[in-house]
This record gives sequence, C-alpha cells and structure tokens, in this order.
Amino acid sequence: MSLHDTRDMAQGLPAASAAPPIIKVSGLSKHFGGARVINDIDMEILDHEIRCVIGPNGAGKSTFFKLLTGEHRPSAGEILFLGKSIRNDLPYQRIRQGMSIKFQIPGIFPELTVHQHLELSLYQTGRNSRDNIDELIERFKLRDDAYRLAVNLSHGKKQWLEMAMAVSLSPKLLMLDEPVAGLSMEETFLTGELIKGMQEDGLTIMVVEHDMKFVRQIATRVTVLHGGRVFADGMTGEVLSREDVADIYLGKS
Ligand SMILES: Nc1ncnc2c1ncn2[C@@H]1O[C@H](COP(=O)(O)OP(=O)(O)OP(=O)(O)O)[C@@H](O)[C@H]1O
Repeated sequence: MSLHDTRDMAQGLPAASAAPPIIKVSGLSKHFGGARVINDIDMEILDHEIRCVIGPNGAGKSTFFKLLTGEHRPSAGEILFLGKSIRNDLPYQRIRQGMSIKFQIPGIFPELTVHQHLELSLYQTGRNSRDNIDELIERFKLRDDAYRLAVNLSHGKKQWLEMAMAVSLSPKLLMLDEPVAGLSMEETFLTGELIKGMQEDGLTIMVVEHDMKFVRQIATRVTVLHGGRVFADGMTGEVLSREDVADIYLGKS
C-alpha cells in the first residue's frame, strides 16, 4: 500500500469526519432555461481534504464550481459553508467568510511587481509584514522574480503568484479551477507539491481538474460528475480504477 493510499483511507473513513464538513451541498441544481446543467447534487468536503472534482467535457464541473463561489445562484438546493448557509451570498461575502478562489485565468495587475501583488493582498488581512511576504515568495518559488512586473512572469509563475495571493488570506477553503491548465509537466508536478504542502499545513482544498495524472498526485478524494450529477465519489485510488468511470470518459456510458 502506498503512502497516498494510506492518506486516502485516513480521509475516507467516517471516523475521520468528527469535525463538521467545510462544505455541505444538498439537492443542488442549476437550470439555464430548459437546460438542466446541475441536477440534485449532494456532496460534503471535510476538513483537510484535497477534493478533486472531475468529469468529461460538459459534465457540469465549471457550473458546479461557480455555484460554490457564488458566481451562479442555485435554482434549488442548499450550500452550507462551515455550517452556515451561503446560498444567497455574493462571492465577496463568501471570501469574507473564509473561502478563497483562484480562477483559471490569472488576474494580474500589469503595473505591479510580484512583491506588490503580495503586499496588496496581505494588506487586506492586516498581516502585510516583510516576513509574511517573504514567506509566500519562498514557498511559491518566486524569489528570483520578486521585483519583476508580474505581467512578465511565465504562465506557470503567474499561477503560483495567484495561488500565493489566495493563500495569503488564510482561507478555510481554497478553491482552484484547473490550476495546471497550460503548464509544463514539471510545473504541473511542482504545483501539485505546493498544493499538498498547503494541505499538510491544514488547508482544505477543492480543485476542478482535467489532468488525471495530477489528480492522482494530489487528491485525497475524488468526485466524478457526469450529466450534472454525481456519478462516483470516494477515495482516489478506488474511484479512478473503476471501469464505469473510465467508460464515461470514453463516451461509453
Ligand atoms: N449559461 C449557460 N446556459 C446554458 N447552458 C450552459 C450555460 N453554462 C453551461 N451550460 C451548459 O452546461 C453544460 C455543462 O457545462 P460546464 O461548463 O459546467 O461543464 P464542464 O464539465 O466544466 O465542461 P468542460 O470540461 O468542457 O469545461 C454544458 O453542456 C454547457 O453547454
């Protein structure tokens, strides 16, 4: 049994779930006119998980992500964050309550350096000390680029800067939308190690992702969406070895 499997078991067993879920979704649905894109989803994310949400194209992953971040309002159902309903809260209200969101496209200010980006995001928390900025710069491998304009960073380093900014808010839940899209294999692996390091430091993380190798690297649990419903949910090794999960990617199911 690998270390990864052991971690899966620790995350997967009901005994580990004494703490209330970070997120609890019940009966969540989203319809756009007649298009029923998300249908009656129930899901819980527990403290210290890295939950990957996967599924074939059009499964509803982005729509589900947007329901959790507040970009979309549900047509039906409930979303509890740390036990409290956030169903009608706007994104900034969810962020204030401890959700931090990194979208797929980096949102970088062209006129600011890496250091200034981190100063600005830490400023909102009142913890914008030199030590805290340095710690983020080290952790996210931005030391050589600290005083460069962020707009000139590689795509990979822009992603890491955005992740650093998201983490600087000391969230209870970090939400990542395809964090390795467009990254090289090496950058992808390093991003996975950064994410696992954040989890080891106590963060709970939800990731919408396409890259299965990356999902195997980081996920403690996996939720598979298909046709806007939960098709499978459980420990990473178990879910990813299921034949019917492979079949939906091949269009057989
Ligand atoms: N605003 C909308 N109005 C109507 N249909 C929509 C809307 N947004 C998404 N859809 C449809 O909902 C379905 C799910 O889309 P969504 O983008 O959530 O899937 P996804 O799993 O993220 O796909 P991909 O992996 O290709 O990004 C698709 O068929 C899409 O066309």
